[in-house]
Amino acid sequence: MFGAGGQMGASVCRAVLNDDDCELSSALDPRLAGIDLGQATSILGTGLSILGERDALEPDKVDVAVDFTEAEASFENALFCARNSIHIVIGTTGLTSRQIEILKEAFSKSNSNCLIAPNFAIGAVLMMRFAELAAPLFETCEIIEFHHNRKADAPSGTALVTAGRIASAKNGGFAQDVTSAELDGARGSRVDKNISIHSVRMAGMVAHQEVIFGTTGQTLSIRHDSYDRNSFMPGVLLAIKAISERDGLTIGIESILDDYLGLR
Ligand SMILES: NC(=O)C1=CN([C@@H]2O[C@H](COP(=O)(O)OP(=O)(O)OC[C@H]3O[C@@H](n4cnc5c(N)ncnc54)[C@H](OP(=O)(O)O)[C@@H]3O)[C@@H](O)[C@H]2O)C=CC1
Ligand SMILES: O=C(O)C1=N[C@H](C(=O)O)C[C@H](O)C1
Repeated sequence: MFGAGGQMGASVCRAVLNDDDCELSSALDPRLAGIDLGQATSILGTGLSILGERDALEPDKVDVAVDFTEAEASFENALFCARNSIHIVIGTTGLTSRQIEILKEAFSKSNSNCLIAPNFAIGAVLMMRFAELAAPLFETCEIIEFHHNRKADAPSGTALVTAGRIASAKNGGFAQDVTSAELDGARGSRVDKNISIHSVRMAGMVAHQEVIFGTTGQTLSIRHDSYDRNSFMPGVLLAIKAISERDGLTIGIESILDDYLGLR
């Protein structure tokens, strides 16, 4: 587990330890190096000490790495995994398209595979799919995402991917709802095809997103709320178990859900 002491990393450690088909072999988090995993995550009795460096890992003892760190670390961790034939499931957001291209190339040549997903919650996956379905039928579109105030990136990875998918599903573009005067930033950030994204960061939030479509006399709001980081765990566990069968680089968990749940 890369980022074992983080909010997501600790939840993933717990989920893996509670899953009969998985074993937690190593936990990494540089700032917590040498500390007992239980001290950092309240998961008692694992007998694992947190490692500070990738090079302390024993590649032969790791089938799948999971990364919830930050973008630059996650990119380097993935390249390490490609070199050492370790499959990797990445939930970290903020990787650039160039970095993703490089990982695609690296994993096309590696014995191991990589999955990158901006959101492992089933409801968020469905929100993105429903938004794609609605896109061609409406004139305007705005995305509002709400997150806890410790989040490093804005907009969220989920909002960026949602906007990209909505834009691909929309011929031409959305109309621009013009105002005659506006305060800088008040209308959010405009991305592709006139879709606006607004990012709220607030204590009390976990991860929430609303996609709003408008047309004459009506709006459609598609909203997803993660109230708890456990919402991501079934998707993460599914990805851990499926990654060895997914050659090269996979983006999102949709194709895995297709196989397991027959979603499309
Ligand atoms: N795909 C999904 O479904 C989800 C994705 N996320 C994404 O996951 C990422 C992490 O989120 P969150 O857990 O809230 O963040 P946190 O800041 O709580 O956790 C990140 C952890 O990674 C550690 N870290 C930094 N660099 C390294 C490294 N090189 N090796 C190992 N550990 C490292 C950090 O240590 P330190 O504090 O010392 O820097 C920290 O403990 C974010 O990008 C977020 O957007 C979050 C939720 C769901
Ligand atoms: O940082 C978070 O918390 C989350 N990050 C991901 C994102 O950027 O989309 C997924 C989810 O929204 C939680």
